[in-house]
Amino acid sequence: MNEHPVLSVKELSGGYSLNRPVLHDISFHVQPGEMVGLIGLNGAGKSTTMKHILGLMNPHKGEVTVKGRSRSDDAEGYHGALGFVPESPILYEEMTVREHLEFTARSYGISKENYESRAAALSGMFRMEDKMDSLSSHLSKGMRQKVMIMCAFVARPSLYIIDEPFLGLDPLGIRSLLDFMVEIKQSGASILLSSHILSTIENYCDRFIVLHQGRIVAQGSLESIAQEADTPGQPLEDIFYALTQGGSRK
Ligand SMILES: Nc1ncnc2c1ncn2[C@@H]1O[C@H](COP(=O)(O)OP(=O)(O)OP(=O)(O)O)[C@@H](O)[C@H]1O
Repeated sequence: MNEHPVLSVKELSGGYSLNRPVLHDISFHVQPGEMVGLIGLNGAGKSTTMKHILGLMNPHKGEVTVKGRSRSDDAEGYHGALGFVPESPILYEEMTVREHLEFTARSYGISKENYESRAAALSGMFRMEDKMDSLSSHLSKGMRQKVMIMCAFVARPSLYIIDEPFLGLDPLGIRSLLDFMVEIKQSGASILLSSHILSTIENYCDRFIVLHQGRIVAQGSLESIAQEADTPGQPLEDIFYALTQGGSRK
């Protein structure tokens, strides 16, 4: 591919202590306009990979670049290109939904006009119009998750890092999120998404990275990882099972 990757992870090893690495020499990239699914069993290293990309952890070895820049080259440019939706919502309890969105838009330098049109579209899409002035401590679990998602989307970064976003969302929320991710992709932005709900992401991701015990055991399109797993034509769940359990279920 000749396009410059938005995200490039090169030979990354890392973890929570130097003598016990969690990630072993992982390399992958995400191109503009791509949605890439990061999949693996509990403890495979998905969140740890995301923490390294977000700069919350330092690699033991290897490098992460966003739009060709490392964090040490240009921390502001690096972080300004990233939006993050964590697995569990992290909100300021004493702030309203609107205040969260305004705060995020201000930190990303979004103009007032863009903020207002995006916030109106997002609150409609996620059916949160009547909660915009509620304190986050008064929201349900799924609504709190929606606030995190809306904050990432109001910023419109080049690369979205989205960790297991579907938990707690109702079926309409899941559909809105999937539709919005497609729109984001079509606008040229990129998404690295982790999820255990393989049947949901199967038809949305352009490529998959399969992590197992901190190592990449396969990466590529559904067809190519199916070839690698010797499960041609099978659903993602069966391909995943073969790759992580060492054989096809058939
Ligand atoms: N704060 C931490 N300190 C030490 N070890 C950790 C910490 N967080 C995670 N780990 C370990 O790192 C490994 C990878 O965990 P990680 O959270 O990246 O997995 P995951 O693929 O995101 O799993 P899940 O699907 O359960 O969210 C696990 O062995 C886990 O025990």
